[in-house]
Amino acid sequence: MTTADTFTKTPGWLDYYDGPSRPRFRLPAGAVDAHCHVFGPGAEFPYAPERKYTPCDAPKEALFALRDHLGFEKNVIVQATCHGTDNRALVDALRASGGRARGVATVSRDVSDADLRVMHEAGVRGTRFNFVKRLADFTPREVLAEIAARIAPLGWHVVVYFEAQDLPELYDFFTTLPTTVVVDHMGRPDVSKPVDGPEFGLFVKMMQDHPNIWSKVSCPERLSLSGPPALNGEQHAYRDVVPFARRLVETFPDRVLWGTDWPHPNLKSHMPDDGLLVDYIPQIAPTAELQRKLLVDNPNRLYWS
Ligand SMILES: O=C(O)c1cc(C(=O)O)oc(=O)c1
Repeated sequence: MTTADTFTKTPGWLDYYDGPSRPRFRLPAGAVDAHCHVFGPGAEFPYAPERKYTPCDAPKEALFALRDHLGFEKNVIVQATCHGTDNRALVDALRASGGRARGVATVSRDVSDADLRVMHEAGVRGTRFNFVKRLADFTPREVLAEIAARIAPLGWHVVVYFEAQDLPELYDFFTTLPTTVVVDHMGRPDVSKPVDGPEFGLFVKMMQDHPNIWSKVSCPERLSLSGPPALNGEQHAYRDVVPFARRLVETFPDRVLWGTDWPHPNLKSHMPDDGLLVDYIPQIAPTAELQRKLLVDNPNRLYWS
């Protein structure tokens, strides 16, 4: 191709929040934003033909500026579905980070050992399996199992993204994976249901019975039904999500991670102020010790040791 690709954003696309506030909550030294993405830029790293949405560009420079503004030391950059299995934008960001970012890639079954090694050198430490139907096409379980077996010897883990109503059907697959398994966004609970009810209960039981399963307690802005949104200085945003995240942080303090989810793909109602999202953290991790585990110890153990 001789000219750079140009892309038109999905209609109604919300760009990331411009000019986020500086958090009131002081992050502990060494804090990691353990779930964020880079998008393109499309002219340099084209979006995948099989993508389900076309985002705004959200390049590494903007991510690193946000990291510094919010007070994080490091990032874990997760391959976004709009880049499919083309991990070039991710690897480019990891290389540019000076060791301050690790990554989670998405690979197909025909990835070569040489490709895996190159990604590992750049800082990739996991692969992501996506079961959210609006984001990714179906991949047979045996293909995913084969990929998991390929990446396990590298010491990588598997990140899974799914919705709570699909957990019963996915339970046996997740609980027989040979690696650490990290669940994105608490398995997307329906927060109108009780935190002690059977749906979230199944998720808690899965973590209880399987010490290799971790959860990100991220994305209240996606899960909240009643808000209030992290906008206009709101210090107690997304109150309906707090009991779910707090339950996981207090029950499994050594197996939880937190991330901004910047640049927040596919949000429809509003785009949160990332500074106020950081101010959400003490609602779900109320003590200094829980905060240190969530933000410093756990991500460093999983991604930098
Ligand atoms: O809920 C989503 O739309 C979403 C999408 C992606 C992605 O496209 O990779 O990642 C996320 O963490 C969340």
